[in-house]
Amino acid sequence: MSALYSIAEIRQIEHAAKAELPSYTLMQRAGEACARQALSLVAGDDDIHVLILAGPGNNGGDALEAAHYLSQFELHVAVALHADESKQPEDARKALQRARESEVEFLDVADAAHLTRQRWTLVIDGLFGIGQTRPIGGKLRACVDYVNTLRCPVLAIDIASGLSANTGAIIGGAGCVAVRATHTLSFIGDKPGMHTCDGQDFSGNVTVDNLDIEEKHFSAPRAQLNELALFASALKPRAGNTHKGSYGDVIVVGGAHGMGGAPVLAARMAAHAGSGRVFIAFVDDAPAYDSVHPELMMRQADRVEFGAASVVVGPGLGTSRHAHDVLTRALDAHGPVVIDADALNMIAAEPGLQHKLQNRAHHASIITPHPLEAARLLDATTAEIQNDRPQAARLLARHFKSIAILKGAGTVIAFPDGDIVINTTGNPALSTAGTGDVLSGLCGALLAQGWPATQTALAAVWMHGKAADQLVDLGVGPIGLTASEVIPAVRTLLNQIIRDHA
Ligand SMILES: NC(=O)C1=CN([C@@H]2O[C@H](COP(=O)(O)OP(=O)(O)OC[C@H]3O[C@@H](n4cnc5c(N)ncnc54)[C@H](O)[C@@H]3O)[C@@H](O)[C@H]2O)[C@@H](O)CC1
Ligand SMILES: [K+]
Repeated sequence: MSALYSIAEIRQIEHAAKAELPSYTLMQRAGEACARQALSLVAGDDDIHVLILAGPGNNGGDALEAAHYLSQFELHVAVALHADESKQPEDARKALQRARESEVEFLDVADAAHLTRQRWTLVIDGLFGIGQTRPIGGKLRACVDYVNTLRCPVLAIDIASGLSANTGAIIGGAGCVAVRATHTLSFIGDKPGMHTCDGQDFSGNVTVDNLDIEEKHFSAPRAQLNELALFASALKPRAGNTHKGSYGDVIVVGGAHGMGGAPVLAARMAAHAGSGRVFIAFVDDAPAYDSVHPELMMRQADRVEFGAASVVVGPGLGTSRHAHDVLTRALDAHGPVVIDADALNMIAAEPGLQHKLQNRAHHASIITPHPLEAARLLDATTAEIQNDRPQAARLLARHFKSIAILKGAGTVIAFPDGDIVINTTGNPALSTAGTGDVLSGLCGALLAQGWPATQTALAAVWMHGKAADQLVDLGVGPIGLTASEVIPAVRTLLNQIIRDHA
């Protein structure tokens, strides 16, 4: 399991471990691990110049300790120290002393040209770690801006400075800066902020070193990375003696005037992901059939009984009176419901619909908002949602008693008990119209086939992203991938993982 720990949890683990170890042990381990990774990043280069940025706290201490280790090798180590020595924590002060006694050049940070004189082979970012509390400003900002122009590898210690380890947002928000690392060596445990929002862009390749802290100090995590193992129990080969009734019905509700494509995408995905029968309930006039996929059944929404079918409500639904009435019926239905797009907007606008959703507690409900829809549901701004995506997803799940899939870079799947899973598949090729409809249709299909809601949400998000990754590998995207192309790729992937893992 790939556990993710919040800053508070990391502090607790660190505190417990430190109580049983001689002081300074963890920083020595951290510095040595960092130096080892640095050496592997410059292996093969000659005339190596390593720039180490060391900040005022223990993150800077790790950097200084790394400087000491690296100075024992055939390379030039330069340290830019941004710390008031009288205020350094004890371990960091010790590390500074060791670095001063080593073959390390200390740059004069008062001289504006101290960084630019040299062509750097590698930069190590030890400005701030999990203790950063305010945006990077002043001279340090210029330093970060400079590092971000370099082409060489940039190794962040613990977390890229400027990035929040809890949220993946840049500390201070729009207009503020963070180090754009190519590699991050994170200590004790992995952290949510490296995998959602700006986390992937600024962390680069993430590795975790647990600093040999004993297992007993690690608490049960409330967050983890999504992976196949989390939903493998739901992957089942088909039995021979089955028929279409064995694989459930999906009813996609939507398709107001001018938005008929959205439910068609969801429905096509539902059919390609194995649902026995797929219907589209149009709130406005239904077309006779889908000429590409005539197996889909088109109906007028007011004539459709939901029964125990899996209902996907929202794609292209609009917010008309009629749409509202159909949504009300869908929320009263006894089967699993996936709620997307305009259905979420109507729920956000009306407490009565919110109560209906909250009262569905013993039927599965999955909501799939993007950040703007999440903002409407939580009466917040999109910036506030993006500033703490894990927390926003948790609030959605708890408040609406549903599984919440907060879409975007590093999709967060949250459960009503407060646990979250952050997805690792997917790429910007998915930033195009219709991919959300495909995701909701995929959820609907898995639910219709009897998958539990938890595994459904995890698998749907993982496969949707993975299929897009595979398409990009083939050159189909990231530019110009269409939602329709994701559909057959998901089908291939689902069949493959059932074959390989069921
Ligand atoms: N304490 C320990 O035992 C260990 C600590 N570790 C390292 O220590 C880090 C955490 O250390 P700290 O808690 O000292 O925190 P940091 O080193 O992340 O930074 C805290 C310091 O930065 C200052 N600061 C915060 N934001 C600032 C800003 N925008 N501009 C200027 N100054 C700012 C704070 O006043 C404080 O002095 C971890 O990320 C990790 O790298 C590791 O060595 C593992 C063991
Ligand atoms: K750092």
